[in-house]
Amino acid sequence: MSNSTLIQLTKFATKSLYYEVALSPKPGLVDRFDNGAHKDMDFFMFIDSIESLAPHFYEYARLGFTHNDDLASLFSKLREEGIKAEHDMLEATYQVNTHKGANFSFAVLLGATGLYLQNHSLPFSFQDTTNILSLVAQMTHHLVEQDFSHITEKNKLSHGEKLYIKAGTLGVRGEATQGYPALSSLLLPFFRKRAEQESTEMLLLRGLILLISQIEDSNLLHRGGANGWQQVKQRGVGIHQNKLNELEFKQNLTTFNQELIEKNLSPGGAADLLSLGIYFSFLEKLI
Ligand SMILES: CC(C)(COP(=O)(O)OP(=O)(O)OC[C@H]1O[C@@H](n2cnc3c(N)ncnc32)[C@H](O)[C@@H]1O)[C@@H](O)C(=O)NCCC(=O)NCCS
Ligand SMILES: Nc1ncnc2c1ncn2[C@@H]1O[C@H](COP(=O)(O)OP(=O)(O)OP(=O)(O)O)[C@@H](O)[C@H]1O
Repeated sequence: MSNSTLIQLTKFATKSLYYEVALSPKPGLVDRFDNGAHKDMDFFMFIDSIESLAPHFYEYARLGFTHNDDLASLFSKLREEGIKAEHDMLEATYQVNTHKGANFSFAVLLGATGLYLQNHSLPFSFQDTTNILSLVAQMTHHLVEQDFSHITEKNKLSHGEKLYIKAGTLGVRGEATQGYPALSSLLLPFFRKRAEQESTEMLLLRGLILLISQIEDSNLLHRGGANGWQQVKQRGVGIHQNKLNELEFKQNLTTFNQELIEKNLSPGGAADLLSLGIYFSFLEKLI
């Protein structure tokens, strides 16, 4: 793989974050029209955040591509770079968490993609994507144990750590250790089936609602508890199953957005997973 392929991977990852935030209307999330249920961030802050992460995305891919040791040591290198990235992101956003989950996931996915491209080439087939996700599962199999075994001794806990103590919720770490089943079994099969029939905008909006209707979103859990999460999920199921045309679908999203603003709920986990799905859609040339 040449430097131009590393640049291409970086572009795919940054573009996927731009696509996600530009997509409108979205329920509870920041988009071009409004800030959803977020009072501390807006569309322009997401642009600043994405630009602060881009050089680190290149580094994640490079670390994978130049790695010649075991997967555990690749994960350590990616996390070290990930901490620097998170720091730069927080500096760019005046300490607002715009892309913490997405940064973590892109670290492991770009690292795994770089490693895989030592012996393979673009574009990807369905099987290449499956192989990358399996590498991520192997790379992170120790993550839950490593991150959660000593949390009761910590003074300041993150939302994810609090949810783990309260209910055993694994959040983004659970997705990673299982090789992102929300992508392999849910979003990507949907994209592969529907990509040719839908505009990019409709495909991605429908994909977001599909995710909301099924995943365990730790952002909804920490803001709304199990009840809030279940209510949003059921609303997602209703919209997903209604076979709505484009206009009806967008009208439903606008109403859903108003409801989530009133309840102060935001499906940030689903938004992150959508970005990751967009990244693989570029690699597989689906969009
Ligand atoms: C693992 C991370 C994301 C921290 O998680 P934390 O416990 O703070 O938060 P939490 O579990 O709530 O999730 C964080 C984000 O993941 C996303 N998310 C939530 N649910 C899901 C889900 N089901 N699937 C995917 N993403 C999700 C959301 O955007 C959320 O904001 C990461 O920041 C981290 O590793 N932090 C430790 C410091 C570090 O090593 N940083 C460098 C990262 S490589
Ligand atoms: N378009 C988007 N709009 C809003 N959030 C998004 C969007 N895309 C992804 N997210 C994710 O949602 C998360 C923000 O959610 P939230 O504001 O609940 O987190 P927090 O800052 O950790 O918690 P809180 O503000 O409730 O204390 C970010 O980590 C981000 O990755």
